[in-house]
Amino acid sequence: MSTTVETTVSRMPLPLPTHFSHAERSFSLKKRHLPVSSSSTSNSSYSSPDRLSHSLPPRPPSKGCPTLSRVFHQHSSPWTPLSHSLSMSPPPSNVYDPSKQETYFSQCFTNLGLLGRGSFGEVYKVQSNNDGRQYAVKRSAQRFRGNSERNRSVREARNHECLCPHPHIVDFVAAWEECGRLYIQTELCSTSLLQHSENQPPGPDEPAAWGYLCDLLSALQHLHSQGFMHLDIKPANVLITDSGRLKLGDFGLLLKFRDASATEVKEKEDVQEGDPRYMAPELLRGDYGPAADVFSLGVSILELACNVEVPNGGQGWQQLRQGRLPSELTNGLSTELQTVLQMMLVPEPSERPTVSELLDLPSVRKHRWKRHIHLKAIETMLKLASLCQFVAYFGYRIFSYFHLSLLPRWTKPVPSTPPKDSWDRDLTLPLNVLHTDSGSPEDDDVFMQPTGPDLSPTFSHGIKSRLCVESTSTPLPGSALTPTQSNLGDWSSSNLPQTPSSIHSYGSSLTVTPSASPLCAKLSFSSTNSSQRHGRSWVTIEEALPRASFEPKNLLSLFEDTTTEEQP
Ligand SMILES: Nc1ncnc2c1ncn2[C@@H]1O[C@H](COP(=O)(O)OP(=O)(O)OP(=O)(O)O)[C@@H](O)[C@H]1O
Repeated sequence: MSTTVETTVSRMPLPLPTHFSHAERSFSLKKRHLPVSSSSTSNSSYSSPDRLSHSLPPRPPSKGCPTLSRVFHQHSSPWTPLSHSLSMSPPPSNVYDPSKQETYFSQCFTNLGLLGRGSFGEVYKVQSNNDGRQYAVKRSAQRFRGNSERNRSVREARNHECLCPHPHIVDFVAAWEECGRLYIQTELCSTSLLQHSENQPPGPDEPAAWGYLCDLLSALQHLHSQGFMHLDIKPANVLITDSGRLKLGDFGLLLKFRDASATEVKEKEDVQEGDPRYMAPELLRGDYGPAADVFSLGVSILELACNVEVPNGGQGWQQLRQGRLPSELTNGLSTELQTVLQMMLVPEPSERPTVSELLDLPSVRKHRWKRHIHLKAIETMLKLASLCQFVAYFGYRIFSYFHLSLLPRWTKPVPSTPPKDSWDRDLTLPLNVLHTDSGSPEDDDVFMQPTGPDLSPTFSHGIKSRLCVESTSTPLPGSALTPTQSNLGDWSSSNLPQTPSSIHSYGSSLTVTPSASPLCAKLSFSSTNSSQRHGRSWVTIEEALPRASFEPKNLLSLFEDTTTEEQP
């Protein structure tokens, strides 16, 4: 009798998530990112209503009245470490001095630019002033408006920290709270899997999907073996490294199995639901378990393999939760992959294979082995490439040192173009300071959004090869330098990669002489850090003007300058 009732109930259509009543009703082609244009990568894509967690409306313009957190200061302490890593080994006092007015972020990092935005906050590429390495720092978008909001944010950091490191999990570094905002420092990746897949050509891509499946099954095996379930598996929460290795991130909904009974979960007021497009059907009944991750991974792989967007409601959503794969899409996939997907999308969680069972399937084992070899080969090549760069750079420095110091004094040295790698080095540094700190305790200026074209990690490549860099101390006559001005709009518009004659940005990043030639445009950069070191609020260009009007008669003096600079 009871079996009959259960069967009837399980066949009833699942309730639809009501808050998505206007959502798409079926599978649709993936929305592609338009080529990155002037304003940041994010803005255009975030305004699309179809992109749920990935796409948020832009933040409303500031109204006249101050936010609650400005009226009620909730945290007297300006900087509170939230991770054990930071409490146990805080940065040395020469890096972070709490008595200074600048924020912890300003003192410890150089902001290299915005990587992306999510519903929780903004993610920045930074360089640590402590160890010189690059990281990603996620900052909550809003100051906390209460304890529950704060607890929710802090949980993500704590959850992440308690996971043991794994090659397919984003490495946690540190977390802290400052001025009512949460900061999470993690390893730097290249982009998210969602963004990566949106940039792929249309059409199914089964080989890539097998690779994704293998990486994410490894990540889930690690999580589940430690007693955790992720509960928000989706391409937007997966990051991809330069070598193409996938790393699972965003542990805001991470839950221990033992905390997962329906009553306990409901009792936790602040437990959020994951993205309904990828949500397992049993979660709507409050049945939380690791099988939910298997289902969400199945939906994600289906989406990635067929290169479509999965529905967030309607018939398509219901059918997927009844174990019916859209044959018009999956027909193009191999039987092997179809079988695995079918198993992962079984509606009943108890009938779904566990991650370990999936990893034991012959088809998965075969692809996992291939994937392992592929990743190792790429990672080895990348390491070799960076080793070669390193050796070439030092080789050049040593060669130029001996070459110049051994030359007889009377020999006129042959003028040489500055080494390309020195351009790279020098220009990467200034681009690192696109957002410099204001020293304000509120820290907002550090994160000011330039209206620049592409602040992605690869942005600097666009201009590196054209400019030579120098920082000097004499203001440029006629260039109307304003130490406080930090608008990057001029240079960040489309003409930056061309002749940088109109680049002017002071107090924060870079200055280029007017009408400087591409060959010897003098670009100088400053940040608060560098300006403090130099004892001034901006750095400008010496000798730029003579070089701007480049004439044969002063060519010799230019070479002499170069030689003098090169002499040890
Ligand atoms: N470690 C990282 N390395 C490189 N890029 C990152 C990193 N972390 C995040 N990003 C970029 O920032 C974007 C937003 O990050 P993330 O998704 O973590 O924010 P979020 O607020 O938690 O988003 P949501 O809650 O909507 O999932 C990502 O899509 C990705 O492009």
